[in-house]
Amino acid sequence: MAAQSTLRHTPAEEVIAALIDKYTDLIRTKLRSTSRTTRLLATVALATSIILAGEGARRRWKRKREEREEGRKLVRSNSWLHNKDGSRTIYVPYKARDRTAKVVIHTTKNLTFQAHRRLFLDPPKRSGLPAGHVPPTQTKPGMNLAFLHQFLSLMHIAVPRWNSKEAVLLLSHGAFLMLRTYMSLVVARLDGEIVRDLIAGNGKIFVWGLAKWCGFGGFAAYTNAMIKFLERKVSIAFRTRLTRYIHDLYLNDNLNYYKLLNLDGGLGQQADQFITHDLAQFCDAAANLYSSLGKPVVDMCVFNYQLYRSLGPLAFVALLANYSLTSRLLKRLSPSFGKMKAGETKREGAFRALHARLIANAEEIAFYRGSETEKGFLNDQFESLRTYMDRFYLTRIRYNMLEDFILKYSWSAYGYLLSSLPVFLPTWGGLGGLSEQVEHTAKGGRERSRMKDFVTNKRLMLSLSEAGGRVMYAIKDLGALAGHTSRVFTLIAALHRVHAHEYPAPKHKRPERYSLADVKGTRQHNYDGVRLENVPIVSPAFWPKGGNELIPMLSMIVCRGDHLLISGPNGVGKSAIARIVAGLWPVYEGLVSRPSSTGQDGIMFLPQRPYLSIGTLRDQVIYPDGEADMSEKWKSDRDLQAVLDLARLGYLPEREGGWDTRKEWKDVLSGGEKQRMAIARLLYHEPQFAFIDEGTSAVSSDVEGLLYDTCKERGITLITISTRASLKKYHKYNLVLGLGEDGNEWEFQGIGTETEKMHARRELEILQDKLEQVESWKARHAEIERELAKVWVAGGGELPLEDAPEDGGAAAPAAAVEEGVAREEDEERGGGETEAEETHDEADYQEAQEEMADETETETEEGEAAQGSGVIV
Ligand SMILES: Nc1ncnc2c1ncn2[C@@H]1O[C@H](COP(=O)(O)OP(=O)(O)OP(=O)(O)O)[C@@H](O)[C@H]1O
Repeated sequence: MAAQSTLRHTPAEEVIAALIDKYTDLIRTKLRSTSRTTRLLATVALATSIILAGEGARRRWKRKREEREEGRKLVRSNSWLHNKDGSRTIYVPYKARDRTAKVVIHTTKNLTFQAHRRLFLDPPKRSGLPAGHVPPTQTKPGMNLAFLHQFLSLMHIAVPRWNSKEAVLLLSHGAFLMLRTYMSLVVARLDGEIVRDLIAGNGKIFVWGLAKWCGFGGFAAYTNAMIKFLERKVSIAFRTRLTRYIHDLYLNDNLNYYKLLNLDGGLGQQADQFITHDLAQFCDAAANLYSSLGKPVVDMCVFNYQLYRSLGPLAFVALLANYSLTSRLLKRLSPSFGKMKAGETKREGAFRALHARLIANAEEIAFYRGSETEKGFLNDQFESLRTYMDRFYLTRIRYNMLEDFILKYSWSAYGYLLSSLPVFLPTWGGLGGLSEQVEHTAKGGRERSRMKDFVTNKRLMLSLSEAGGRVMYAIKDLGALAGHTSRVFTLIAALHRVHAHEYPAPKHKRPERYSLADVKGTRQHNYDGVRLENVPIVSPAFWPKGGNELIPMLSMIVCRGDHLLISGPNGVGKSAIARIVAGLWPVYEGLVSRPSSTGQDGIMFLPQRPYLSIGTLRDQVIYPDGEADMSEKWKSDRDLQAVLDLARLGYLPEREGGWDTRKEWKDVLSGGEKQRMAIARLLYHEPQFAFIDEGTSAVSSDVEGLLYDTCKERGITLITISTRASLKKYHKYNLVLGLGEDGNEWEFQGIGTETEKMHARRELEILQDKLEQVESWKARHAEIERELAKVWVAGGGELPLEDAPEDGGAAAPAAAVEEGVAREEDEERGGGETEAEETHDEADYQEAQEEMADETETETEEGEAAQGSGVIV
């Protein structure tokens, strides 16, 4: 007998009817045997539970309504709720405009990061991944042990527990995949039976077969839809888990988002591409792999077993030999898809990053009319992407042709050959061969049986070839997955490295001075002031290179009320001090002390480039607080208005249409307004100390003074970074950088102290001495000119002395003198200077004259200023 259907069970309706009858009888018997009191009590209990359930439903509905209301409010104000366990509850717009969905986001614990660090920074030697290296240069993305390690490490994050949501989704997905395999088997048999009944002319059974076919078809369609749905769900669940993990590692108090770009450099400037695009691709590929590889592998086992039963061991061995041969051939001819995919993604990222740059700097580029240059950059980058993709797809098409031919056509031919085994070699043909040897009593019975077996086997063979093809295609997908896995692994490894500050010293040689592997300084928080003790100011370089020393050692203390101005030329390291105190740059040596918190009662930093966040006008003033934080601090819109008034921006709410207006604020506010907004933020937060880095450079000087006075009145100790000496008057001390021959020396001066007064007095005396000499210089100047005029006249015609202008700065004699000198020089050199050179000399002379006049003027002004200034003298 050929492969028989094993699906014939007791009809389902009969089983269900028997169950219903059994339990109805049981309940009826029980009820009959109970007393009246029991029945009464049961009725009361039932009524009470109905009432309680109703009340519960009402309360639930009310709670839901309140929650919805709160959700709408929080969405409007860009805010969220902090829960006691450290998680956050956020509301996101959902479906209709006024509906929100509540999401609770748990922050990943530091302990979890510590546990995972080993996987990413200290991979097993067997995997071939070098420890601590990002990106792992020594391993190409491909199907190797490194890929296995990377994939399992990521899965460790994506599926954290066996009872997690992701695990349940994977299990359900797996169950549906198995169900589809089972359905394929059933359909194959049903196909054979229908053909057999058709040939036998058995109408009734044929129609019943068709009905069963339709029933199974409906169920199979549902199964297929569920498989696709669950695959997407798995992908989204992986992405959610990994994105939250990465965000927790990327955006935390350790400022990893800054350090990754400015100190580590392991990912270049493309962290956004890694987090958005690469991660999504990885999750899609990983979720798809489960159905594109897991399912066909199961299919192949099941179908192979079925074919082994129907066609015998010979066919089975032949099938196995075929797989082995094909997979070896394809593997050998297959290009490195993983590496190619990773390369493509990298180029895509670079292209996108250039576009993002263009958008971010549109105004500056437009002013410079830099569109041609920018277009050049963009076109170059796109060309690099295009040529790479061309090459990639060309390689792919060759491989696809080969793969298609082998998997579709040669396998089908091979399948026909194997299906014929029971007919031509019955002794080797398994159950099919046995059926060939059995005597068939009915007329045409042998043919019908052959037909049924052939159709069933052919269908199985087709399904098998399809499954085998999918496995082979999946090997290609696996290559692409290896590329995505490598990118996501690199991202998380780099983040772990920055988070743990794990920079091993290079082997067999000492690390460079000021390398990230050699950070020895100490940071002290909770200090009531800002203190630097023997701290070198170093601009960092990407590991393992050493940083650039700007100032060898700096020591200073700023206590409450000691307003400090940090001044000096450009690029000398003024902002660098703020970066070190804020924790952006490392303290290579020495001690840095600062208040612990950032914001209220702590320290605040106003960066050189004012930052305006997305959100409402209110959000701009209270940044980085949200509206919920603002309510916690008992601040209202009226307080914000007062703050804006103090920052001379009181007109903004009315001009912009209220506090809830949302705009691209960086484009709406002028340069000075942006700086004043930063001061408004400072006044809102009212910290004890504030670093203001060129925070008023675009503000008019009258308003600047008012802003400084207001901040000081509010008790904020200001540490201003500026090149403008005019800001001295608002400070008590001045840290002057860029002194000395190399420009790396500094001086800490008190403003208005005895020493400074003495210093200024000495300077004044020098200037006065110089001023007294001005008259004698003027006389000497006139004398020299007269002498020079004589020299000219001696060389050419007579120039009457009275023709020379008396003001001492006359252009004509000067030109004449110059001409005479030039002629003399010409003669000495044998002539040969061009007209252009002569003009140049003339310009030089005039410049020198102007400089002399300027110098005299400046000296006079400085002397007057020094005399008039109430601060210095
Ligand atoms: N992220 C960075 N990585 C490496 N070097 C940097 C970085 N940022 C700045 N530098 C370098 O550090 C040096 C000091 O920079 P800093 O911003 O402190 O200058 P500054 O004194 O504030 O100048 P300015 O008056 O122009 O603002 C400069 O030479 C600069 O090129």
